[in-house]
Amino acid sequence: MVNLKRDQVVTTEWNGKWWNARVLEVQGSLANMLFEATPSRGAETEWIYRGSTRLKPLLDLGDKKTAGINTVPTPDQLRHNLPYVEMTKVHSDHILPEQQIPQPKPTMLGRLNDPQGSAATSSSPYHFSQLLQQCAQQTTPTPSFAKKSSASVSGSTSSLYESSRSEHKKKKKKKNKHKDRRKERYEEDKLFEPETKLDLPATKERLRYMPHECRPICLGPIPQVVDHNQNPLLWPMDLGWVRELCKQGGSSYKRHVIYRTPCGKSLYSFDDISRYLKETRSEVLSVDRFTFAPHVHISFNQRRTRQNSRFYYMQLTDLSNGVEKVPVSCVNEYDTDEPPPLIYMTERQAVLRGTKVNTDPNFLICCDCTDNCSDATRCACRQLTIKASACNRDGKPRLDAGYKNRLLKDQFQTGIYECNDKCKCSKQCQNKVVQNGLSLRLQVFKTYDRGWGIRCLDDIPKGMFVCTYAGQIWDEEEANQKGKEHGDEYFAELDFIENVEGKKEGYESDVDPIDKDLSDKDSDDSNNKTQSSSDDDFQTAQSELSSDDSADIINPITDRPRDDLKESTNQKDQAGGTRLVLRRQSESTEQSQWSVSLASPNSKKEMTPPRGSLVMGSPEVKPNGQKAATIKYGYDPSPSKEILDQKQVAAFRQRREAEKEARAKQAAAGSSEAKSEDKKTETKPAQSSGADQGDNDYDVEIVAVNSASLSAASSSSVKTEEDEKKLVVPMETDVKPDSSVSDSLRDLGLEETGETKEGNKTEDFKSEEKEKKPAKPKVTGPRARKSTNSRMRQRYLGNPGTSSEPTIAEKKEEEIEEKKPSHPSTRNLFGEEHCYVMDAKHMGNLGRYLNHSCRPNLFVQNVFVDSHDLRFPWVAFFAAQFIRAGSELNWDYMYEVGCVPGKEIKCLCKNAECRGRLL
Ligand SMILES: C[S@@+](CC[C@H](N)C(=O)[O-])C[C@H]1O[C@@H](n2cnc3c(N)ncnc32)[C@H](O)[C@@H]1O
Repeated sequence: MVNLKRDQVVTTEWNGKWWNARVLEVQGSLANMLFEATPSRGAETEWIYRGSTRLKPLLDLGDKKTAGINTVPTPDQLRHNLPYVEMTKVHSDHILPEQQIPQPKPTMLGRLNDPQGSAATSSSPYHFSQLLQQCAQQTTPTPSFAKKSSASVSGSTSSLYESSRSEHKKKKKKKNKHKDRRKERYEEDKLFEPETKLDLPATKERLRYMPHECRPICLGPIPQVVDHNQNPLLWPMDLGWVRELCKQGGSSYKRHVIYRTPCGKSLYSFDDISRYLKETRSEVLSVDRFTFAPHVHISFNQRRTRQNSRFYYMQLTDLSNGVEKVPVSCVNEYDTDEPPPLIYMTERQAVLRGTKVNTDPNFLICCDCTDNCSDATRCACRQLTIKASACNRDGKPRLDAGYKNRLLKDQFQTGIYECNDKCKCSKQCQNKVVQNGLSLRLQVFKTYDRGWGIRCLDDIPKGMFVCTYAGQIWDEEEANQKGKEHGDEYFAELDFIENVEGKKEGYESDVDPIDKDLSDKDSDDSNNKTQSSSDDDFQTAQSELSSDDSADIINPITDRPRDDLKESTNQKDQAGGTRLVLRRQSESTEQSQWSVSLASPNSKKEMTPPRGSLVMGSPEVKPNGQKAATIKYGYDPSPSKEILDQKQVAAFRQRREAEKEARAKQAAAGSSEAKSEDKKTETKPAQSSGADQGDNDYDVEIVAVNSASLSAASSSSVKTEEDEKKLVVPMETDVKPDSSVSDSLRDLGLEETGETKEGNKTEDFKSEEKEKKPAKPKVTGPRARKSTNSRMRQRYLGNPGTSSEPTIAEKKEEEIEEKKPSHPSTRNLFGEEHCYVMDAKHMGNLGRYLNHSCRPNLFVQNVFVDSHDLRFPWVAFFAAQFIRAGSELNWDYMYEVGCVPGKEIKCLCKNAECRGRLL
């Protein structure tokens, strides 16, 4: 490059003629040149690349170079502040043989700019493309001087650029450092070496950019077809682009990447790229086919080393049998074994036994963006991601939530909502990533000690989508059964809901105040509802997630903005919270009654929650001495245990125990019918677990609320005030039309207190209810599960306990118990207690081969693609860091160490930070 300083005068080509131009400013590799005014035109300025042959010193260097003259500045040049050519380290990642490179001769300038001459005087795209072709025909190469690779191995050209000895030393030192680091890498990590080590000096001359408006024709004559068998980051190169790695001279050692478009334009950022792709309406390329990370090598050669001249006993070209767009090769260098048979599928199996994943696009929120969803503030789908991100500890939405240039730099536990088929955006949409499927070249390989694993064949930039984890979805019962049949090592839990709730748990947040009228309206809605479907449930939960500020959210059912929620949002700021209050009316344990009402803490006016809001509970002691269990709305984690007086809790428990005993006696003495009922209950651990849990936890914990039960509550034996009749909570969940006060209170975790009963009448009703309820699946025992969301949920707790110390399993139990949310889960709204499990044992994709590491290079991300049902996100993996080609890919299984009694798996991740045990 030409070393330029401000106010220097440099002979520069402009419009086909040489001018004395003044340097106005220098920024990085660019210089702003002022072409002084002439009688025929005014003064003009132009930013010029300092490595351009339009600068005379660089052009002159061509002759000097061939004559073997070095480029060290002469004392004269230094003394008189004259421009000189400095050494720059530039190489192209995509190197063409020199003969193929279109090289316009310097003399061509005159010709091209001859005013009387050819079409070249025009800068219209059409003529420009002709010009490109003309240039391409000039096969006599003119050496390039500005873009030599610093990694040049030999040749006279490279020596020309050795400007100082210290530079050389530095280079050597760095090389050694890299060498040492490489030695430390794993076996698999050494598979490939960047091709740049073998590169010849970059010689490709950048196409001269003639100012023009970019259009589709700028993509050039090359057919827009790409080879899926190669690194996707090489696609632009196949289509006539050039990626240049520029290194600034001096001690700064700063490298940056420039992309040259087929029409010669230089692009310096993702914004430039997306603008260009939009202008040229490129259908093949998207922003994720580019990387500006200078350390990412996009072309690799297999190293001719012993390490790399591996012999494979078994080699398959495509494990997916053509199901994936990119073939997934598979190799075994230890024996002739092939991976066990697998029905390969790229998407999770959405058909379940009891229910069905709703993938009807009509139930998806969609956007009408025409800008490839680059503006997050206007894209309804990206807004979903942003709004969901508010379900965190501070309750504030993260405006940067979601993809940026199709990369995901960090995990968002609150999920990513991608655009879908109903959206107006195109294939190039920035919010469509996981649904595009596999694009990287990955290889399944046999590891030394952990069965099969996956490695990448190309460098992966940080944040890039890698692959998904697909499999069959089982409910709790099925999962336990399948686990027994064929093991649980390919189980991954769909625990999105639990993780989001767990994240928020224990942190107080604002509570939405809800308009009373609105709540009435909602209550009516909910009363009209007699049955809920899975679809309704997921819509409910969806709106719950965003009920905080859902002004822009379109109700997928009505297709109109959720004004009601908007209203509630506004009110939030004014009032500060609306609570559903369970209030015991009397201090006496014997006579105390619980009423259910809604109250705003500020106004003390009882209110109704918004339709579909999430219910969470926390007890509260009212100033008048009344005890109250409050149900808050939104992801509200009120720490109930702190609020409720311990004495009250103890008394409450005692009472409850007494009640239980009495009931047990009654049951023993009861009729045979009653006995059979009791037996039924015994065989339904899931059903009884609520009560059992209640024993462990505070009795006022709320499990679930449904409108019918609460309506009943307001009109039956529970002592209510007039305004409390409005307390219908419109949850679109399993509605039990015949439920009673006792039922509602049982749902609220209070069913056995007796305060709500009116003697045997309630008891009888309860046994009737038991009959009506379907048997819940029996939970058969612990198994190994991988969490698919939380980052560090599980830690190794040490060696199995000694005689005095609790065992790992016990500790774990305690820990889990402690962590238990003090309110019901959104999952309860679906009438379910357990998360679904994805099993990739017999059906699935390559995600099943990802091994565990305590310091993983991938992170897992829940993404909503074909359904916004919170229970069924897609499980996707993204690069948590820059990953060098050849590295094994892994994620943190986050197994609960010690959760499977008697089962212990030592972790073999070989990482310095290894926790020791996998399970
Ligand atoms: C989902 S599979 C991973 C693919 C597996 N290696 C295969 O051959 O199919 C999970 C199983 O791989 C093994 N595994 C994965 N990572 C491991 C690690 N870091 N240490 C020990 N075993 C590991 C364990 O046997 C685990 O149950």
